[in-house]
Amino acid sequence: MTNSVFAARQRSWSGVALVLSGLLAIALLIPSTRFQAWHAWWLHPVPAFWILVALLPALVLLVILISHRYYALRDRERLALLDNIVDSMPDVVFLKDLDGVYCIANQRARTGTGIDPLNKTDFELFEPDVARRHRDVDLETIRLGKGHRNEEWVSTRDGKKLLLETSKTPLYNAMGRCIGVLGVSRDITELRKAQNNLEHIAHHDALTGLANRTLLSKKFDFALRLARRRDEPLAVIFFDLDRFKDINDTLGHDVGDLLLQEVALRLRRNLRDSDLCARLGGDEFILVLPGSGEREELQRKANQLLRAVSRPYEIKGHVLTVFASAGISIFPEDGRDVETLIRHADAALHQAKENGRNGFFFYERSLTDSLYSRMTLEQDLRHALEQRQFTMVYQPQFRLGEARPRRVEALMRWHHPRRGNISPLEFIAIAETTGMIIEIGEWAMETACRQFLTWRQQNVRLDKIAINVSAIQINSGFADRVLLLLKELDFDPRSLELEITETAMMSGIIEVNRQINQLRAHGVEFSIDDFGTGYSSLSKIKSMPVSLLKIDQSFVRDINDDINDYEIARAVILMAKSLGLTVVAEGVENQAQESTLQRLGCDWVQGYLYGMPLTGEAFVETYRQS
Ligand SMILES: Nc1nc2c(ncn2[C@@H]2O[C@H](COP(=O)(O)O[C@H]3[C@@H](O)[C@H](n4cnc5c(=O)[nH]c(N)nc54)O[C@@H]3COP(=O)(O)O)[C@@H](O)[C@H]2O)c(=O)[nH]1
Repeated sequence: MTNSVFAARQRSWSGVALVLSGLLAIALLIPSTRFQAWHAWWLHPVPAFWILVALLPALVLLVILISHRYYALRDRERLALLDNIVDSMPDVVFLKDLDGVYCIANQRARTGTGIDPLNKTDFELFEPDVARRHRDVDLETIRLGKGHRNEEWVSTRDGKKLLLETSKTPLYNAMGRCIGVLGVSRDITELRKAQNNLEHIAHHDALTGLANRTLLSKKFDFALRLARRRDEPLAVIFFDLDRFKDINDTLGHDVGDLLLQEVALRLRRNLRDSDLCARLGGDEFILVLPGSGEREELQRKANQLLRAVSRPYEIKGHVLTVFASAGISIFPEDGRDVETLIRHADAALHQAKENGRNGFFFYERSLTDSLYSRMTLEQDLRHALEQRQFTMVYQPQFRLGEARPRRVEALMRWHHPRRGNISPLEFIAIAETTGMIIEIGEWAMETACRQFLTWRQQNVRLDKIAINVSAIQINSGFADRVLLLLKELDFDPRSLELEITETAMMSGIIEVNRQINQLRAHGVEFSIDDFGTGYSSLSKIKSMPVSLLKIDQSFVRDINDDINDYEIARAVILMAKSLGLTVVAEGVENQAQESTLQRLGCDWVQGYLYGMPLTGEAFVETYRQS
């Protein structure tokens, strides 16, 4: 870049002025020398005055010349400095004149694209359409007299693609006349990559690459507005893996993570490009299907997704099969905003899980009505223990044919101050999901054991007391806590039986088995409650660390009317006996059921036919030995 034209002009004007003043001095000297001898001319006042007059402009001009020279040198230095500064800028800096010719271009502009643009126009540097665009922007900048900023991808000579951010401003001379366009272009390729990366991280789930909650709500909101405008339906599927926690607990989080990635892939493959698929966290996925509202079509889609997810996975040498459940809500009938539609799909998902998992359920109004009551119940449950609203009742178990009970099952009751008695089926499930079961379960165990010891003193002789234990109570430390309690109460562990459900027993969680075996080593007996409802194959019984099976009352109820129930009860009794296990049939209500069970070889019974659950005091009154 150079600006020496101005300095050269100044220099030549100063030279002209010096020559002219010299000539003027000579012209004035010649006439004066006519009157004086040459050696005394300067003593004469008139010629000396004229000589001085003649030399004065020359002196003035000399001063001007020196000062111009000084300023020119200073300007040149400044320009050189400016050149250096502009050249060392990492951005491309250029000046194009009104004809679009590059008259200034810094080092970066000359080397950055591999072509020196000086004295060239864009039409000599770029493809015609690109050059036209640049020229149009320049002309527009000049016409409007204000800056312009744009971003553009350009190709370099070596084939690299660069994203340039260019700012252009009209440049004016001292007279206020526009002399061209000053431009600064910055390479923002890496910056944009970093921005895009950040944007991606902020909007996507790091594990699966699916949209996260933030992106979901943005896109879902947009899809919903579109559906509203077009008067089209839209479906939301809340998708959740069944018992994913067990996989994490038993095989580790590495396997769990890989499984989630594979599940995400399968879900995405079974959706249209226009569908949304997001992971909310854990094993929860939300799918949004714009344009879908037909139940039959959605049923097909849900089945397709469930089938895809339930195909076996091969992960780190493990062959895994997981199932999933789905809840579906539809716009507009089930909700008109994102939040409601997701909440309702979630409620439907819970229902699908309660219906036995590996299935789907469409949202119904009654689901959220019951959800509301569940929420208030959850709050009340938090205070129930401290406000002593729980009690225990006891139901006898008999060896068939005997009149005196040998065993007893402890069952919890909750008397709600406003809602009356609430079934354990309802509150135990809430206590389990909220984790409150741990505290409540410990209270139940202590109360039941104390009652058993009190009965002993009151002459009620029983071999064992059975207490229900939820799977999540059996965490690390469970066995130690139980043993400590028994020690504190001076309770013989051999008088204690713990009932856990088949699904908990079959969870395969190593910790559960460890805790059970620790307690069994001290003489505590374990039984499987509700056997037959957990779909485990009968052959698995022998691997379970139990000595007693309770046939679920749902099989006993119709044992004489439903051949399937009869066959299941028969097979369970046969198998259990061959393994040396005791079998207890629960829910026996009539003689016909008892006869069938007896014929099938069932030894033990429990049910209304023999005795209702009673309070501790009522139990003493009924079963005290004389
Ligand atoms: N984790 C814990 N679970 C508990 C505890 N207390 C109870 N429960 C579980 O709640 C479920 C429902 O229990 P409940 O309403 O008490 O019902 C039991 C009996 O009252 C009932 N029963 C008994 N005989 C009959 C009968 O002849 N007919 C009939 N319709 N019902 C009958 O069956 C239930 C027996 O329970 P179980 O043997 O455990 O299955 C239940 O699953 C309890 O386990 C607790 O403290 N902790």
